[in-house]
Amino acid sequence: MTEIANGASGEALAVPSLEQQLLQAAATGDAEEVARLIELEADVDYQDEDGVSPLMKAAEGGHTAAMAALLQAGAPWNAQDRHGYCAGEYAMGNGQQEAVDVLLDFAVQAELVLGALQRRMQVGAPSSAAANSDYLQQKLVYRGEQLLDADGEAVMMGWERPLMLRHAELICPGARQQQEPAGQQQEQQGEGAPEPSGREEDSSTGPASTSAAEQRTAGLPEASGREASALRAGRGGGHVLNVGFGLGIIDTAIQSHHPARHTIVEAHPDVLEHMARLGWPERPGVRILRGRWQDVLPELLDGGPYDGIFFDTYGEYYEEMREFHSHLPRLLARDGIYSFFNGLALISLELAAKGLIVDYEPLEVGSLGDDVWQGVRSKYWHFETYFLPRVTFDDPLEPVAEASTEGQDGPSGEGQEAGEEEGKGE
Ligand SMILES: C[S@@+](CC[C@H](N)C(=O)[O-])C[C@H]1O[C@@H](n2cnc3c(N)ncnc32)[C@H](O)[C@@H]1O
Repeated sequence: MTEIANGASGEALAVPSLEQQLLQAAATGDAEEVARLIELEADVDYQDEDGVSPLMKAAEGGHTAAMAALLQAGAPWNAQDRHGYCAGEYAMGNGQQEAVDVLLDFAVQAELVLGALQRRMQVGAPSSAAANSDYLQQKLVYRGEQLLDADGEAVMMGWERPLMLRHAELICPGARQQQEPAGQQQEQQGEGAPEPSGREEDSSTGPASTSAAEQRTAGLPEASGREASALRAGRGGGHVLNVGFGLGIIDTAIQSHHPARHTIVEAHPDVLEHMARLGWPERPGVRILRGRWQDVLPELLDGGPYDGIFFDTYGEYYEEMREFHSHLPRLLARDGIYSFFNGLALISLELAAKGLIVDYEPLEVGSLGDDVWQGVRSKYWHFETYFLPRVTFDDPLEPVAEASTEGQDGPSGEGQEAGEEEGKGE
């Protein structure tokens, strides 16, 4: 506020700053006033003492014209208030779906430019499909707890093990049953990476020998009937899907939770060879779909729905991930859980538009020392905390048919829109 003298009384009067006026105009949805204030050079980055921005206020009220004016003027779509909420959450919290869509479109376009730039700079490929095919033709090297591509970029690294163990716990019905009530889980969040649960085995030594319980679960056509319910009562069960084998850390962890069926999609010939050497194809209940997930999609859909799904590929970009998400409503069981390697922030908004909600669980990675990155060309992780996503249907009782139409837009629908790179080593 600026203070000016009141001529009559001599008292000081508070005059709102341009930014405070902008906040007010955005809150009431006065798009003309918003445009006028922007013209007068009001700062569109402004956030009040609580971190609330004009864009958040406009989004909360569903004032899409005011939002458009602010976004065009450069208002950051992903700024957060003091509680960590961004404009998308203001819109969602107030049931303003149109405002969510405006933000989502804007965010995707912004990320698209970024993604395209990075792709050209780092991969030199005209499209991300080409980037993936470039990767798939490279010779890979397994070196201890590292899987490297021909340029020495890390496809997967052992430091991610605690993250993968937790991802597996989250998506496997066998592990979910054993977990504590939600309240207690909340308390544990952020206390560091959880200890491996159940039997652990290393991908370098291959799958462990098959237990009686596992033999009983293996090859079940469906998780149904008396046997399946017995499995669900405490000995694993369910059908779990993992896309991208890499070091096999998550697949090994999934096996430790005794799923009735376990489908793995893997595209790289060297990784498939590695899996064969370790005996994965003979593993009871395990089905390996060889090829890019895009190419084996019909089999993937035929084998579904899945009780748990994990997605973690390499050499792909956000546009591929979005395409995968467009199939999620048909792939994921209504009470299933989906998770993915999380290198992105805007995914919550994208999934919300499909009726899926994302909770993030903080996992402390700590500071990764230089020794972790020795022999790896690019450091692809820079943070001490990993936010592990847990995706479920917002309304599990909603009929499947309605959601399944979402999965049909595929490459010609939203999957065509590009965005930020997917993460590892890219
Ligand atoms: C980062 S690694 C996965 C690591 C795994 N989560 C683990 O725990 O070890 C990515 C894997 O995805 C595979 N991949 C890349 N593109 C793929 C695609 N389009 N379809 C299926 N697999 C793909 C890569 O060959 C690689 O094995």
